[in-house]
Amino acid sequence: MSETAPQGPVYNRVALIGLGLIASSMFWAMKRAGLADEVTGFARSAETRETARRIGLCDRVCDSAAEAVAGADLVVLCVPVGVMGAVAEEIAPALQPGATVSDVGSVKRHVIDAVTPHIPEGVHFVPSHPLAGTEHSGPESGFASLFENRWNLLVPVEGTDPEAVARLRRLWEGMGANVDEMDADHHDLVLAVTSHAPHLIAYTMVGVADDLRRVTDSEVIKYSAAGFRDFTRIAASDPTMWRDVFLSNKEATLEILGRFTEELFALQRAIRTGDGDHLHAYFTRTRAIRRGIIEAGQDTAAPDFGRGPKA
Ligand SMILES: NC(=O)C1=CN([C@@H]2O[C@H](COP(=O)(O)OP(=O)(O)OC[C@H]3O[C@@H](n4cnc5c(N)ncnc54)[C@H](O)[C@@H]3O)[C@@H](O)[C@H]2O)C=CC1
Ligand SMILES: O=C(O)C(=O)Cc1ccc(O)cc1
Repeated sequence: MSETAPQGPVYNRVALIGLGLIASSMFWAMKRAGLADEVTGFARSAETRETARRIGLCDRVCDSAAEAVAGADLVVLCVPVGVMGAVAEEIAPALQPGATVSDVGSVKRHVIDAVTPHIPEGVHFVPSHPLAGTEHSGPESGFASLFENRWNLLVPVEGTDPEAVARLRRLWEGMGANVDEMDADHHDLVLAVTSHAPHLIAYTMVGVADDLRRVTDSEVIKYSAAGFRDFTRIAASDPTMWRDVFLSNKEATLEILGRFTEELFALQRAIRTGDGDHLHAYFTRTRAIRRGIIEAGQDTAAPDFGRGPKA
């Protein structure tokens, strides 16, 4: 937990819209640290709401988004990025003046463009993105320690009330996250390199292995080394969430994939022509990058994937 973790509630009532991995982790983390007096929740499907009630996820699970946000001083949109705009439109009439709306979407420019037009006068919008997650989804996948010692990027647009930003920062720090601020377009490019393109590459690699069914049925599973296992973990991530990420961060992802393909072709050529110097120089450079990350103490390896509220 961060040393600057506040004592006592940061918000009176927090509403979580969309009750999956991130919302449930936020709920357990906020409750554990006493950061909100009451947390309400809403999810689109009756089945998810039922599960949430059964496991005690949220102090009150509501049957409409409007009911969940009524009286909330913080509303967090925890739905796939493709539906953020529609959800913002749905809740807008029920938002109380002075409230803050935030989101946890993996893409920022698209979410800002889709949500901002629906934010009423007197309501603050502070977009955010916790750089923490797992390949699991749904209300039962969350755990209180997910955000500990992980980054959360706040992406406020110019002119946003600094107090609204500072308050949201206190909430995330209270959940154990390290908080930074970033411009939306820069965020989307950085995430295209560090998260979106790598996910697509993992999806592709697992797809290729699956195409070789002869191998998949037996040897791939039996003999898979750590690298391929990591790919299969990432490729098990939620299809709806990732479809939306790629469709809404199109430009940056295509830019990075273009560069990736060029480098891949160069390596492919080096293998075909037997250019060992090229391969060796390339791998030496990438090894130095990894060592630099470790020396800088920035190796945020996968968190402990313990499940449930006590994790
Ligand atoms: N999974 C991860 O590792 C991370 C995800 N994110 C972002 O967080 C957001 C949520 O992701 P997860 O919690 O992983 O997803 P999830 O799939 O676990 O949960 C999403 C929830 O939203 C609900 N939902 C979908 N459409 C809805 C609608 N129109 N109205 C109300 N509820 C709706 C679903 O029923 C589900 O309860 C996404 O925008 C994602 O990009 C951010 C960081 C990490
Ligand atoms: O599970 C993993 O390895 C992740 O990369 C989790 C993740 C997924 C999406 C995000 O926007 C942030 C973090």
